[in-house]
Amino acid sequence: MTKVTLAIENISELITVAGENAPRMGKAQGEIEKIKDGVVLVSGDKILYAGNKENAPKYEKSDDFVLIDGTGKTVTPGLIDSHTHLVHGGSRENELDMKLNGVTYLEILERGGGIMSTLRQTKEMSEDELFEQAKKSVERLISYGVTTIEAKTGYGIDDFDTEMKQLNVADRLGKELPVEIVKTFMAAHAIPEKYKSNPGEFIDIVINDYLPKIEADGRCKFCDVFCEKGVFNAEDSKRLLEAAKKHGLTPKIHADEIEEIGGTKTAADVRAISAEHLIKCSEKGVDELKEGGVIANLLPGTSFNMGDGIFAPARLMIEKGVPVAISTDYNPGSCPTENIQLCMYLACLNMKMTPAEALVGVTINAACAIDEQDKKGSLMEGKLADITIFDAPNINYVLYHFGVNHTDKVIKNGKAVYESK
Ligand SMILES: N=CN[C@@H](CCC(=O)O)C(=O)O
Ligand SMILES: [Zn+2]
Repeated sequence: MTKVTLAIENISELITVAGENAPRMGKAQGEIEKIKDGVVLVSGDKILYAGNKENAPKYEKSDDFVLIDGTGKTVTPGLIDSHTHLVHGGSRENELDMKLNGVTYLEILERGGGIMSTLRQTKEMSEDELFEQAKKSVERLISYGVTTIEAKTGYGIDDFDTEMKQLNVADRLGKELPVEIVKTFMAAHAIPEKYKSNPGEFIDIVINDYLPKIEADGRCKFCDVFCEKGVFNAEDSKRLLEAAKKHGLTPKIHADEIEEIGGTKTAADVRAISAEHLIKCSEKGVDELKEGGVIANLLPGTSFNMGDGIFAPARLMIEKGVPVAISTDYNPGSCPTENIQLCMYLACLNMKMTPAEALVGVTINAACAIDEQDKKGSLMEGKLADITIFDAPNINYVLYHFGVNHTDKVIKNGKAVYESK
């Protein structure tokens, strides 16, 4: 008999998100079973059983067996933050006054602030300093219930050494902290000064010089691009993402964040795994995502922090059968927060998603957005034992009582890695 190393019993609300290892779309995005008096059994780093008490198998305990009482608790798959700009230097609180005075995100960028300011700060910091800064964010993300983080480069752009520095830090974070970091190459995050009048020339450099190096390096799984007015157009974004595929990277795209300039069509054309932001996505854009089988990775914390009250059309996406993932977009500019529970609540409040849809957005759909669905995103036999335990009787309570951290414990690969004080 397989020995159980960890058991969670008497769970008030267990949400396994069990089902196919595929994106949930349409009605299925919100159809999750809520089990009362649930049980989760773990053996080593894998789930042995997650379900109701009646069907739970009798088990033998390992010598180091741990029992957790789930009374009054909600238990879900470990949350997955599938879009962050985790590794960066410094911060940008100096932009708050400008923003409050009506200076827009793109205007700040045009003035040499915004992403350009983080580029300078990231270049100046050593790998160790960047590690110490990002470590705090990872610890915060874990405390909010996150067990896997996608992290993008993109604060080096034409300074390839800084891109690599970000990658090294992301890699080290995954090795030294109890979290998995999935890496995305995003040198095409802003136009370098010397290519201002010809961004396509920079894209050529990324294609011909950087992508072969990134492929040889082997640590990035995805390639992303900021397809936006004043940044990279749809044509250059498409060229880059097509080339990235030839180098073994799966395409992702920041699209329709500020203006709709054809990012969703590009996403569909290149068969991107996900398109990010989509704040200004039109009905045509939603149709393109659907046709292309693209996951909409929505970032409501960013909309909230932009302060203009405009959010991605999540309801239309769900109605039209586009799977929706939710992420923090944690970065020093447009969304400086690691609070994924707040982002889930904003998805409910401002995009009219149900708590169940939001939970699917940070579990199985987020796992699909980073191609980790075979091992993560639901609590099912054989999957990794990545589990979040909330000190709340049900998931609706977690979101309703907003702005505070409800995490009680986080289990990563079968081991408790966070416990609230
Ligand atoms: N919009 C592009 N990139 C980030 C913001 C990066 C920054 O402002 O530093 C985003 O996804 O929101
Ligand atoms: Zn982003």
